[in-house]
Amino acid sequence: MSPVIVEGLCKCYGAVKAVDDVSFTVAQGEVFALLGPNGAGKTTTVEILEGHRGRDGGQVSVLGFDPATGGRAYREHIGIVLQEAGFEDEFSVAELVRLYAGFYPRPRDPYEVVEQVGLKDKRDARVRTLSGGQRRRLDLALGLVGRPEVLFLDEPTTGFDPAARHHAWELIDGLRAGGTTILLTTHYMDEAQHLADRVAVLRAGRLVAIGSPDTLVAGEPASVLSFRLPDGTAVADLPALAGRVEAHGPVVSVETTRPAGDMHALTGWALERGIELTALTLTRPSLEDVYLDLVSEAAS
Ligand SMILES: Nc1ncnc2c1ncn2[C@@H]1O[C@H](COP(=O)(O)OP(=O)(O)OP(=O)(O)O)[C@@H](O)[C@H]1O
Repeated sequence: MSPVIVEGLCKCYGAVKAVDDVSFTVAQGEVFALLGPNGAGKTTTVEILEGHRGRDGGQVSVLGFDPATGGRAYREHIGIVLQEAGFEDEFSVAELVRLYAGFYPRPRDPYEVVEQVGLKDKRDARVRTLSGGQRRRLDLALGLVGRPEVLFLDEPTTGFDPAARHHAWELIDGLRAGGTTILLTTHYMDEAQHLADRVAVLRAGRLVAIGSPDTLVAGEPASVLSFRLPDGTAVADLPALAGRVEAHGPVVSVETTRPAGDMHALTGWALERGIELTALTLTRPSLEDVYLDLVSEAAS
């Protein structure tokens, strides 16, 4: 049985349908990312799964528990990393991680966890003296220390510097390899592309797409050919191309569903004239392109 099953989930705040008939499952050891613009319903969905919020309709099962009624027995099996956890500021990092470890029946070694999140040098520092990114790492340590079977990560790397973000990705990859099921929310499409086995895109409470990042990108037909217009030539001099040609100053981009043919026509044209096409690139759409299309399509 899938560790996370969500069926027809609904939650309203007055007239606002924050979550509107959302269904998905997350498989054992899968990293599943919930994406969507501000206010799309991601946090509400995750908080219902964590047992922190009630629902108005639908079925939810996490590790066989209904989070609404699972209580302490349920919470011992999950780990939660919230966007803004409030801590006791006067504790040291090591004290707080040890304290949290005490809440769980089979905790991980607090010292190892502190080291794993890159806070070894700060283990004796008071929480109030940590930087924003260091606090987020502490959040992560507190989510991990109970050896969770399902880990919820709400925007886990917001505020991280690039090196810390890559370090966190490695950590999450390692947890997945160890069989932890992970449900995360993020606004970083590169993070979703890197980490997630599957993503679900929410907009205004509704699920508008679900699948692996590669599958979602594969559904996007056009590639983009881009190059710098050679000196002394104009867009009108270019050969006939199947794609849509647009010039942004000297940079030309061609959105095309026939990249091989258009590339051939362009390079043949340049070779015949003995000119170079500098900055020539061919790119597939990224998850970010697909995401932006999805949320704007759904808006219209
Ligand atoms: N406690 C609340 N009372 C009333 N409305 C709420 C409450 N919590 C959330 N909402 C509304 O529900 C909708 C979904 O909010 P939610 O926080 O789940 O979005 P989100 O996708 O997590 O957004 P963000 O990316 O900004 O974190 C929004 O319209 C929000 O204003």
